[in-house]
Order: sequence, then structure tokens, then C-alpha cells
Amino acid sequence: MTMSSIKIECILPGNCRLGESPVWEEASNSLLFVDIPAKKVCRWDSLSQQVQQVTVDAPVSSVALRQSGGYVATIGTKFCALNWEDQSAIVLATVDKDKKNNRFNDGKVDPAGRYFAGTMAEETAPAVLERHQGSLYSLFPDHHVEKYFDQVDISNGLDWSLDHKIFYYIDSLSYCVDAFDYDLPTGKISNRRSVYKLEKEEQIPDGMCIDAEGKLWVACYNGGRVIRLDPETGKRLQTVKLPVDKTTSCCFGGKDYSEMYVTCARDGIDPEGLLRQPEVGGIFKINCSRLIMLLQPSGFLALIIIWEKSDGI
Ligand SMILES: O=C(O)[C@H](O)[C@@H](O)[C@H](O)[C@H](O)CO
Ligand SMILES: [Zn+2]
Repeated sequence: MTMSSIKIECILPGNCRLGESPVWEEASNSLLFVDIPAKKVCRWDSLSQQVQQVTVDAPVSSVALRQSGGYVATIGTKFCALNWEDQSAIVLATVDKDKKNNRFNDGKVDPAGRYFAGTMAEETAPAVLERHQGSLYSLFPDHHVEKYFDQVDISNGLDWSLDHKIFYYIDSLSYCVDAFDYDLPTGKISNRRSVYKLEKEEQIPDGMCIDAEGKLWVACYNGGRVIRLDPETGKRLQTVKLPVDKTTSCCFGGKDYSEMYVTCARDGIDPEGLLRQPEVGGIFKINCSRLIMLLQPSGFLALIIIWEKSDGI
């Protein structure tokens, strides 16, 4: 993929205050995403170009697909099951009960159906917050929660290697992309190491996804770009710049997963910055005319048992 073959389009000139967690839903040809402070989960239908949204009662930081249909989402400090039709959220588990100022941030489902998500202290301004308050958790199909580690500043991008043996993770204020050995049967992680340190102009690492060649794509908050990294060599392979500064996350989607969708934020941008970025708060699509390397579903399906509805997994 060379720069010249890339087309970037604002597909939804929305007004996201803090767009995050893009996830492609194949069954509906739709892109799901959240606007965290607006407490909204949105679903953009790529065929009709219409957006539907569900408003919840606390900041919603990530959304994922459930194997049995419907969604799961991290709302405030709760893992929830989200029913789109009646707009209800069922609480599955609550974390950080002793930390009243915390909320979940980015989350994603692992290849075995566990829902991983980390927390952070609420920000007073972008990237300004009480440090070391966050932790990383996962929700198992039976609703029990495991805690992996604490002392996290801003729990962010996460994904798994194609062979499911490595878990990649970003704590934004470390300015690094980290890797852990991953044990899929148990969901255990070990042997933390850093695979890439962001350069100054790349700014703050935020959301992340993996492509079909096992390379990582990281959205750079304040950097106005997504970067493609080789986690084996620690080298940056590519930079794709976007017409907005606060790029927050990315996923693959569209036909054959040949497109990349990128979310961004407008909160924290001054009036001059808003004038300079007319498409701020929109959702972007990166199209590559030569189809290579992408073709990677943007997430796994959460295996969550909801006994109340007795609808199995
Ligand atoms: O969406 C997130 O991940 C955080 O909630 C955001 O607030 C920003 O991305 C962060 O400030 C940049 O590090
Ligand atoms: Zn994020």
C-alpha cells in the first residue's frame, strides 16, 4: 500500500466529542462506535448511510459483538449486555468499586470470547488525570471478572496476534505499545515487554487493531494519524495521516474487511483548531485501491451467558 493509492473519506460528518471503539458488524454491514462523554453507542449502516444510537446512563467507552446477537459494552465501571431493540443495558459485572472517579476505557473481545477492558481515572482535560488509578480486566462467559494488573494511567488499545499467542496492549501515557505472552485456554498473560516506543510527533498511542499480516495499526491521539507497526522488528512500516488531530481508534471493515475506519475526538480542541479541522468529530474511512494486508475482522464475538433471558451463549 503506497500513499498514493490511499483514499481518505469522512463518511459521517458527525459530531463525536470523543469517538472510540469502532467495530464492524458484518451481519448488518454496519460500523458500531461509541461517543464516550455523550454516553452514546452508535451504529452507522453503510448501505443506507443512516445512524442509529442508544443513549446509556454513564460514559460508554467500548462496544463489542455478542455471539448470540446483541452487544456488550463497558459503561461507567460496568460490563453490560446491550439490547439494541429495547435500548436496555443489563449489568454483568462491576469493577473498581472503591474508585469512584474511575471509568472503563477501551475494550475488545479475545479469540475465546472473553471481554477485555481497562479502566482509568476520569480526565479533567485530555490526558490530564490522577495517575496510576486504572487496571486491566476481563469478563468471562460466566460473568466472573479477572484482574490482570493495576497502576495503569490510560488503559487503551488492545488486540491479539493472529496465532493468539500474544496480547498487545497500550497504556497511553507510557507512549509505548506493549506485548504479553498469551495463553488462550486460560486467558492468562505474562512476560510484558515493549514492542514500539512512539516518536515525539506521533504523540499519544490510543486505539489499536491488527491486520491480516500480523502488523499493528495504532491511532495516534494528537498525532492526526494511524501508524502501522511491525511488532517483531519494532519498526514503523507506514504512516497514514488524517485531516483531524485527535485520532482515537481504528478497525477494519467493509467488504472483505478491505477498509479501515477511524474515530476521532473534538473535546479539548480550541476554536482555532476547530476551524482548521472542519471534519473534526467525524468518522473516517481509509480505502486502499490495491487490496492487500487488510482483510482482518475487527473483533471476536463475546461469549456471555445471560441467564435472565435464558438465551444461552
Ligand atoms: O478515548 C480514550 O482512550 C480516552 O478516553 C481519551 O480521553 C483519550 O484518548 C486520551 O486522553 C488520550 O490519551
Ligand atoms: Zn482510546
